Amino acid sequence: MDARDAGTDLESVLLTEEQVQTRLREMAAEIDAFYAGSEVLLVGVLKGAVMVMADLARALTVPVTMDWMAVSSYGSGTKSSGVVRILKDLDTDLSGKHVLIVEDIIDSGLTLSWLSANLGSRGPASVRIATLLRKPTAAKVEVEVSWVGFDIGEQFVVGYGLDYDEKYRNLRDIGILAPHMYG
Ligand SMILES: O=P(O)(O)OC[C@H]1O[C@H](OP(=O)(O)OP(=O)(O)O)[C@H](O)[C@@H]1O
Ligand SMILES: Nc1nc2[nH]cnc2c(=O)[nH]1
Repeated sequence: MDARDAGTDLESVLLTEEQVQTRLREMAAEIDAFYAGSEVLLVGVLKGAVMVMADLARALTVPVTMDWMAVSSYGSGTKSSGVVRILKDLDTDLSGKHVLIVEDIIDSGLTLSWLSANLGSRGPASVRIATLLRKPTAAKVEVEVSWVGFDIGEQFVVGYGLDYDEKYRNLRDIGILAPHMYG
């Protein structure tokens, strides 16, 4: 686990570091083939996607540039409306660029649905999405995801960028948080 003391906070390991890395290499090969001959702008969604971005970007061989966005829903009450606030916008002009949004997880799908429409309105050549994890709830929102690492269950997962109360992002594995940690 290499999570210092975090092993006791987890109910179980869902995906090991090795499983994640193997899958990311497979995804990178597919993404390389898809964008062959083009340059791609990777857009990471802070903060959860930091680890996926770092490993996926280094597994790719097509030329890439990287930029970051930070977004926030207006709160749980309005999250279902899909209203998203930009906390940090891109530094890059998207005109004519092939944009690949890189995410750690899609749950309701509302963040990505909003984000892909927002970036799509900025004149890019294309906007696609790659996510490491996808929950079943994502099926309820119409958002086209080109590359998915793993379809997982409803459980709340942490590690590899994913947090609970800002903790556990640095775990190498992805684990299911023990129920007593929710207190
Ligand atoms: O599909 P949705 O229901 O919209 O949820 C997915 C979003 O939630 C998580 O981010 P979070 O808001 O927890 O911020 P973080 O990345 O900073 O942890 C995740 O990284 C996605 O951006
Ligand atoms: N850390 C974390 N964030 C989420 N956002 C939506 N689902 C999840 C999850 O399972 N874990």
